Amino acid sequence: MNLHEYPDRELMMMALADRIAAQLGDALRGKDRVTLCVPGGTTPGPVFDTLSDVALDWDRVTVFLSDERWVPEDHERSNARLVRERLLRNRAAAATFLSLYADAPQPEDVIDDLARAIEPHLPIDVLLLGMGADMHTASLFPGADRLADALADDAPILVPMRAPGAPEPRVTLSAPVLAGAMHTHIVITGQDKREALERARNLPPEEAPVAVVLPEAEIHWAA
Ligand SMILES: O=C(O)[C@H](O)[C@@H](O)[C@H](O)[C@H](O)COP(=O)(O)O
Repeated sequence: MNLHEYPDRELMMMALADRIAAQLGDALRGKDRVTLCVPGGTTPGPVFDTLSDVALDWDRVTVFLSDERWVPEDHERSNARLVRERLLRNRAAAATFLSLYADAPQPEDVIDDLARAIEPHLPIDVLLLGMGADMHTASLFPGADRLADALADDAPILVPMRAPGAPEPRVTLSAPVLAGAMHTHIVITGQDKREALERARNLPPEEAPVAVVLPEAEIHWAA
């Protein structure tokens, strides 16, 4: 396991933002457009703050989320809202954001259109993920209704997901899309997630979905 341990969270968030920026910069030297995929949730805000001020050709960067909660973008639980408020500002305001939410009652109503918008931007150049203490990543939750579909080798790009631990329907990138990223980082804090990560190493993805990205990922941890 490729684990980076940091003395504190602040240092970790800054070092991780630098690493992501360097990988985006390298990718931008090799092609016209690059893709950055980021998580929502409570952990990545400080990474976004630093990243938003980095000097990069942001107008050649496409940003989308690993997963979205099915709530309007002005909702306090919207991951798009987090990304707009914390990442797509300062220099990074020039990036193109592809939302995984559209104004429809259910994700199933629009999921094909959302996937069609993402497809030209795959594979992901730099992928940042979070992880829950239940070993979910993106919205690949243990016990979720369509987890098996999202883990399949021939899974579609996006899968609607409902899970006991998630208060609203979700849309998530599928396992093959996440596993196909060129560079993958997982950012976690706290002892409970560190222990969950250790457990996930020896469990199948059906029980520990984060296992689908562990072999390739750099893991960043601070207490
Ligand atoms: O919408 C979401 O919740 C995320 O994208 C999700 O996969 C997140 O990364 C983990 O749940 C960790 O969340 P925290 O960082 O809040 O613990």
